[in-house]
Amino acid sequence: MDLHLKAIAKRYANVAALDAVDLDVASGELVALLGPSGSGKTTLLRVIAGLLQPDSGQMLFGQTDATRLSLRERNVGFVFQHYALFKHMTVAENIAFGLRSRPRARRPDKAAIAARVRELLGLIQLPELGSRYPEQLSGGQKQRVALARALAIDPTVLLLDEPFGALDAKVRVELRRWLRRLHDQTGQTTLFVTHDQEEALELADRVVVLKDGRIEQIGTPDEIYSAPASAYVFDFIGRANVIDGQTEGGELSVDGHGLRLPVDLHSRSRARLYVRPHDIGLVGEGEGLPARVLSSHRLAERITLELNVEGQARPLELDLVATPDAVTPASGSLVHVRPLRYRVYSD
Ligand SMILES: Nc1ncnc2c1ncn2[C@@H]1O[C@H](COP(=O)(O)OP(=O)(O)OP(=O)(O)O)[C@@H](O)[C@H]1O
Repeated sequence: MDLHLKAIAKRYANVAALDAVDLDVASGELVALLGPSGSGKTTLLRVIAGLLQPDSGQMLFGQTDATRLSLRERNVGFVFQHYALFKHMTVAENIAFGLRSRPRARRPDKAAIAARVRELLGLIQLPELGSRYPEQLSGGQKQRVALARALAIDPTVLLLDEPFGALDAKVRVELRRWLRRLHDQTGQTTLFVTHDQEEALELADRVVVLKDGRIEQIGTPDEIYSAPASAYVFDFIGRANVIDGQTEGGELSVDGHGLRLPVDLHSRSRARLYVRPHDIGLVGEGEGLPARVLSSHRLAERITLELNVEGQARPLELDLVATPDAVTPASGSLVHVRPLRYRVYSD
């Protein structure tokens, strides 16, 4: 089912939790809603679910105007961060719950429900655990059961609100990869809320970056990472360096350092470059900015240098690929650096 939101707005007293949000989700897409705390992710998910009424705007599920439909009429599947399994029911009963509680006319018979539960237990790779109770499961297993329960009703759209947020880091990474494979199998239209940019970039077909109830950017993970639409998105997605300088004649220079870089800003006398740590290169004297090595850290696959450039507010981070014979410049030594790829924003 495809989904279309038009100018959806929701206010709480003096806070615009959602401010004219437009969003189109194609059938079968997995979309991540990404943003810091308070950016409106949960509000948006709850509005789509029908748990919360927007103040204005319109929402279409396919061709159907769903704006005023109830939660039940929308037939959405929902999974929250904290396991909401029914403690007194077995895993199988939990998964069957949505089908069993349908009005009689639309309720499948017992054999069909049992078959569906078996199918879903297979899909979540817990075929033997149908008769267990939630307290006999690990956190990750509980969330997989919660997902099976949400899928049991063949939802129009699956809504996941930080479903792995309460799990430890390693289980989280395993489960998000598993969820991606599951999604490829089921083709279920899915919206996934997270404040973790790594999770969003790894998991989603498209990422929606929210800020103060507004969409800052919508794009594929590659677009969001490689072409952030604003300084906010650049900063939020991955590590960011900033280099301040003066502009003249379409070039940026940094006081007294002879660095000249083309920038597409003609009306400003000052500009700020945004640069990823792997997009800064070590160059010869006279080809870039002199920088003092403050520290270096060697991780498995990379070396990160922290550098001080005179006149810049923040130290720069530069990543080098840690090949076996790579030589790490010593702390205190002087190097020369040059941004290889960078972005400049006019806001
Ligand atoms: N019931 C409420 N009453 C008043 N203000 C609210 C209410 N629910 C949310 N808000 C406000 O609306 C804004 C958006 O909140 P929302 O929960 O959607 O953000 P979020 O991005 O999901 O944050 P988090 O990651 O912390 O869950 C915030 O400023 C929040 O304080």
